[in-house]
Amino acid sequence: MTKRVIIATKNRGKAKEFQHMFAPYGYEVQTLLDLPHIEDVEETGVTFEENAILKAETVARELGELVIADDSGLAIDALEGRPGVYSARYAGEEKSDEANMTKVLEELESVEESDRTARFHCVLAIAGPDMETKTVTGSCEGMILREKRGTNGFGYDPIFFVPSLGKTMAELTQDEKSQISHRGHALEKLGNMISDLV
Ligand SMILES: O=c1nc[nH]c2c1ncn2[C@H]1C[C@H](O)[C@@H](COP(=O)(O)OP(=O)(O)OP(=O)(O)O)O1
Ligand SMILES: [Mg+2]
Repeated sequence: MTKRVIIATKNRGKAKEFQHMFAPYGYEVQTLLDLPHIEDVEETGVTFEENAILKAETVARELGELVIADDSGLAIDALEGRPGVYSARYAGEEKSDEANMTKVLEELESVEESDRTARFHCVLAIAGPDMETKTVTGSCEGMILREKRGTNGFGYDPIFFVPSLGKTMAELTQDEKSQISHRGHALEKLGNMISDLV
């Protein structure tokens, strides 16, 4: 029997990554894209952790089931950690990846190569009936390029260069990205917890 795990996300890029990462373990992933009657949770927190917990607990309460949520984003050193928690809405409420990348590239125009360091952060929260909500974190170091490269992935992937691989996140296969990404690292930590619960 296929086990089901619910991820409280409406982001197609994340949904695809979770489907890919859970498949080898025999889990079928469902997201809020498959459950359109669940309303979007307003992200009122000021940290990734607060927002991940908010999304996981709200949807877990509505469904009466175990739910995982992902809150993630990009922290750029030259921008004092921005866009950070506001990564999805950086260039406006319509949450456009293209507009967000354009805004970042413009803001970094006068910043030289050695100062273009950045990292992705991911907090996963797992919540459900009769359990205490738990969180795990993962991060991934990189540099912001001056132009986009690659067409895989989502979000800020085309401008996020991973020095150890000599490629942007958008030039990696799904397997390669999962091995080094903030999301992949966080999910590794959640691993044992999930097999006990789901
Ligand atoms: O691996 C990644 N590669 C590139 N960009 C990424 C990644 N991971 C997060 N990001 C960016 C996308 C978005 O601008 C923000 C997440 O915002 P975040 O609120 O967590 O997600 P979201 O609103 O798109 O979907 P939802 O809240 O329904 O899960 O960080
Ligand atoms: Mg969001």
